[in-house]
Amino acid sequence: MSKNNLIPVTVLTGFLGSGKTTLLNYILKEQHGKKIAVIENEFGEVAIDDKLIVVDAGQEIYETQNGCLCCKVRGDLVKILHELIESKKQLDMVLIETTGMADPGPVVQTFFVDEKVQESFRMDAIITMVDAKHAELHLTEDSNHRMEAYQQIAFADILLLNKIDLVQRSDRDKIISRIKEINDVDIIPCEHGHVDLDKIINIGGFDLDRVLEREPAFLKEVEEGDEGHEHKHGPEHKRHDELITSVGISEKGELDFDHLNRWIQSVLASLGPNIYRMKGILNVEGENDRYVFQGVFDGQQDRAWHEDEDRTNKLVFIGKNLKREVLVESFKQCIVNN
Ligand SMILES: Nc1nc2c(ncn2[C@@H]2O[C@H](COP(=O)(O)OP(=O)(O)OP(=O)(O)O)[C@@H](O)[C@H]2O)c(=O)[nH]1
Repeated sequence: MSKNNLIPVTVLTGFLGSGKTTLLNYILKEQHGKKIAVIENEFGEVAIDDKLIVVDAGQEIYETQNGCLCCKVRGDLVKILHELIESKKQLDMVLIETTGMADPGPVVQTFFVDEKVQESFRMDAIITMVDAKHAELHLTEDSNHRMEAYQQIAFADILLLNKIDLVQRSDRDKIISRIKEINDVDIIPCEHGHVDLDKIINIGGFDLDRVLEREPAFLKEVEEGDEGHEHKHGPEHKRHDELITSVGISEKGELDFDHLNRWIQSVLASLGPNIYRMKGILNVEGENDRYVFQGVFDGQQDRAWHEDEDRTNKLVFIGKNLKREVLVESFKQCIVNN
């Protein structure tokens, strides 16, 4: 296949909650009619994002297994890509959404080390989403996520500065110059990921030489054995595996809304800054619509449940020192007649 016939791959990366899924949905809607394979990787134990993505005919979602894409899941990614090749689906593009915690490096490596993958796909660009409101915080000295935030910015071929509705113009300019210090890349300010898609899709923005200039061992790391990621990652990565965990809850039953509200308040009060992200899809008593919450408890009614849809409540918490049993047991108390 000539290079022009290869299927372009766009990698979406960015910090937890920065707006990757929002952008993904926007792309899928705007690219209506195009055949797109979306590959989702979630750090959380219970997959939520796939249920928040709205696909059109010809658009499909694939999921890598639970876990951090940069460790054990790379094999999964190759498997999905091989399946796509074998299915001969004539895809227009592949979109990979990486979990908010991941360093995008290993995802990109996959496209340069597997021969079969290289014959069918080409890395088009890495889009990094940065949350204008929280970026400064992620990049500060004592942030637990500084390393990942740096990596994601450094890898970007194009950077979207999202959520600009939440910051003043002066703060926006400040964060733009901060990002430019890390990577002098094109920065597109936006709200809810609404950008001119011609500027981010099929742009041929990926430049392996640039990556190799920054990280000469970039491709070598993969070749040197896969038997344990600690060989390949520095102490920062190890720390991320050890401390940050995810607790997933999946429970049937209708929820008492007031009880649920009190529960979430008490979770926030007791765990507060240790929670990096929480999201869920809930079945509230007496409601025909799904209830979706993201981040702090700013829940909102979503679309109606489909007739044949399983109304299981699904929640995911990602954070430090989370106590699984306490979270699960206290959540169960919100279920009516439990
Ligand atoms: N105010 C504001 N909110 C936004 C914007 N973009 C996204 N959001 C909201 O931010 C929350 C997180 O957005 P997501 O798209 O789920 O973020 P994500 O990066 O996919 O999150 P993870 O997959 O958990 O890392 C959602 O409640 C969105 O509706 C924006 O430009 N402005």
